Amino acid sequence: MDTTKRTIALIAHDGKKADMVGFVKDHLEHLRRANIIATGTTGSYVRQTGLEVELKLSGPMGGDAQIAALAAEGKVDAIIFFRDPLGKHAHEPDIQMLMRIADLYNVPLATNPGTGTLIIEGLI
Ligand SMILES: O=C(CO)COP(=O)(O)O
Repeated sequence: MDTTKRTIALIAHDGKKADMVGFVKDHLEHLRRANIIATGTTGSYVRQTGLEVELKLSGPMGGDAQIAALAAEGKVDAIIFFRDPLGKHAHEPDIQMLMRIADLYNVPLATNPGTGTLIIEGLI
């Protein structure tokens, strides 16, 4: 982890992982200049773009909670979280908690590519 760089967290539900990979490809040059962390499965997909990614646990196993904890400690500059509006998740409380922590600590949070682009271009 390079402390001179911004840290961006990437998370995508299963129905949105392809969108996340496409989004990362579209912003690869910007994202290469940041530290990237991700929930486990999202991160392993994103790695296929060649981007270096620090993997946290898979979302249902506590990955969202790990990213929320880092956000609460001031260690995450932005969260890009493509949620599946049609999906149902056993770990919904963790998802809500992550979004609450983002609001509590004023951490920019994008839930779609349009806002994600604005955050990346504004931050990196
Ligand atoms: O479930 C998730 C976010 O709530 C994402 O987790 P994975 O990236 O491990 O699939």
